[in-house]
Amino acid sequence: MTQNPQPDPAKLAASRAAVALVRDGMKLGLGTGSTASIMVELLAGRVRAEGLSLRCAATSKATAELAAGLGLRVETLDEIGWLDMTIDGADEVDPDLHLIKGGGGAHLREKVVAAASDRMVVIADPGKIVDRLGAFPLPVEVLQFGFETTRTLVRRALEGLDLGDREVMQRLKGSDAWITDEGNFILDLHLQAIPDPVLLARALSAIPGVVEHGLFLGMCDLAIIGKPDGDVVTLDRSADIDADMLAHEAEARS
Ligand SMILES: O=C(CO)[C@H](O)[C@H](O)COP(=O)(O)O
Repeated sequence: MTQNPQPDPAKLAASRAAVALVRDGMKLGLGTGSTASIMVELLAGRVRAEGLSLRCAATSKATAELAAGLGLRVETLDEIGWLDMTIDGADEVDPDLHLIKGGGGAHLREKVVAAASDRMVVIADPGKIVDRLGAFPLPVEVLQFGFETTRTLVRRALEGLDLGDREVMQRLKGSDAWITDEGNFILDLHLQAIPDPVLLARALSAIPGVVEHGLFLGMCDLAIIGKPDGDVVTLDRSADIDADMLAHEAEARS
């Protein structure tokens, strides 16, 4: 089962470098999206060629299906427990390795899996690198119950952060509501720029109908950016960790 007959060379380069980090016996989180799919295919190739013994938890039904179809051992996160490493894509990566994720609508499971991992490795093409998060619409997974109420509360939260004139769109699939793997809806926040991601993350997390937002702050340890010529650039958070920001994010998530 091959989904990427002619993969994007930058995504392929990043995926190849990330798969090279995998060691026999590892427990791995598998991300979602086009880059993560390339990575899963390369990983399955390594397992076949080298007979690696891996246990994998997928971040979406689509990835679970792809990985299992390629012969990887896919189990639930609870069956595996703690993971050594998660490899996932991203929609935006800033210089502090803060991310926007959820373009594929899987950020809820992606965040749970990343949080259960010793290390989160992001694989991306150069188009994902930004100076400041927010040009990509921020996905927010919300309960179907009270959806319009939650949308109003999200708008009010944005007003409180002087972002009140921004669009808060329900994500659609054709003319139907987009339904996540967990059965929820998605709001896409067209913010243009996010002046303070920590404040926004905290405000969104405090809204009862919000299940999870796509800001991944202080979670990514290593970003591997593939280049079209097949080379990669790596950005390593451990070299320059912003302790204040991490404390804020931990507080926001508690
Ligand atoms: O967060 C995600 C899915 O929820 C993806 O990792 C993100 O959208 C990047 O996808 P792609 O590799 O296709 O550009």
